Amino acid sequence: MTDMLEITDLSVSFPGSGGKIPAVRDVSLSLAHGECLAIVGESGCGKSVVAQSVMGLLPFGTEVLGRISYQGQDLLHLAERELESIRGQEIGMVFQSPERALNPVMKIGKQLVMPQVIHGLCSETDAKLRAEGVLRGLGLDAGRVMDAYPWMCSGGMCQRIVFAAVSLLHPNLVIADEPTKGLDAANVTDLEAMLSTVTAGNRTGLLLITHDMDVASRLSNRIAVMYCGMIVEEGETREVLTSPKHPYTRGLLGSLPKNGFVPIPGISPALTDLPEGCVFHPRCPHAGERCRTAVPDLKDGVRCHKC
Ligand SMILES: Nc1ncnc2c1ncn2[C@@H]1O[C@H](COP(=O)(O)OP(=O)(O)OP(=O)(O)O)[C@@H](O)[C@H]1O
Ligand code: NI
Repeated sequence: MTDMLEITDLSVSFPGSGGKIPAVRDVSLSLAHGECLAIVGESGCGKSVVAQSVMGLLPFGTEVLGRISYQGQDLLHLAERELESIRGQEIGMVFQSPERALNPVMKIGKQLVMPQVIHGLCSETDAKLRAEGVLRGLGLDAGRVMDAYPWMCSGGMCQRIVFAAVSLLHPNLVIADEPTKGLDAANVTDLEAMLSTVTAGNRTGLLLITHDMDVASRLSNRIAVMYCGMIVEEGETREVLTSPKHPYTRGLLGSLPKNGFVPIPGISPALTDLPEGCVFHPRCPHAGERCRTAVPDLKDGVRCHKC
């Protein structure tokens, strides 16, 4: 089966007062139907920019190089109108702060019914029945929720409603950017259960962006670890988490509370002042001469001269 989403050599730079800001460099990733790929890494490493590139939501003036192929179409070269019809229906999005994904002055019922009708999925009557069915399936009082405004609902409820809105359109691909951030433990469990239904049936792919390794480990089949805009390691989730190869991945896992809370020495460099050679070398305990001068290729899922 060919991959539904194939990102090849994606580089994204923002214009900055002191020169270009290279937020993403040479990222290649692919995702098949029924698969969940998690992108992990610390704040600012470029995870959301990868997601925004796929959705065509980067600000005007951003330099984007490479190719993003979705079902054989190059998303980077589609007209806005074509992109709009893919976004929402074929590619669904779940973000942190579900409240912001919902229109505060429109009843939830209308927000769940209208997109189905606009995308030509069914009649308004059927759309209402489908929406009520999905809400009930998520454990909500469908009648009350349909008639409510988003601000009348709790954060956990809103996250379910956003999830209902996404799943009602039967997307091929769901992109979830930090969907569990800010939720309490019970709501995280609920949301994980919802997200795990996305890939069931092998129809839909899930691109999960998170800095929570536990969420990534429970939901994803494959994991890509980013550092300073680059993928430093990529592979089967279990393999990467149980035998990490790249020194950064090992450091990241070692810094988790359950693994002893050992911080990686040093700090991430500014994107406008990246080191020569391997971007991790100033913090790497194994760095040698070559690491200081040559950027390693991503080989067998690891971008390191020493692995
Ligand atoms: N519109 C923009 N203009 C300039 N710089 C930007 C813009 N959007 C993102 N960046 C920069 O690009 C880098 C990557 O940002 P991104 O949001 O992808 O990080 P992230 O990995 O998602 O982090 P977090 O976990 O905090 O969400 C950051 O340094 C950020 O400041
Ligand atoms: Ni982000």
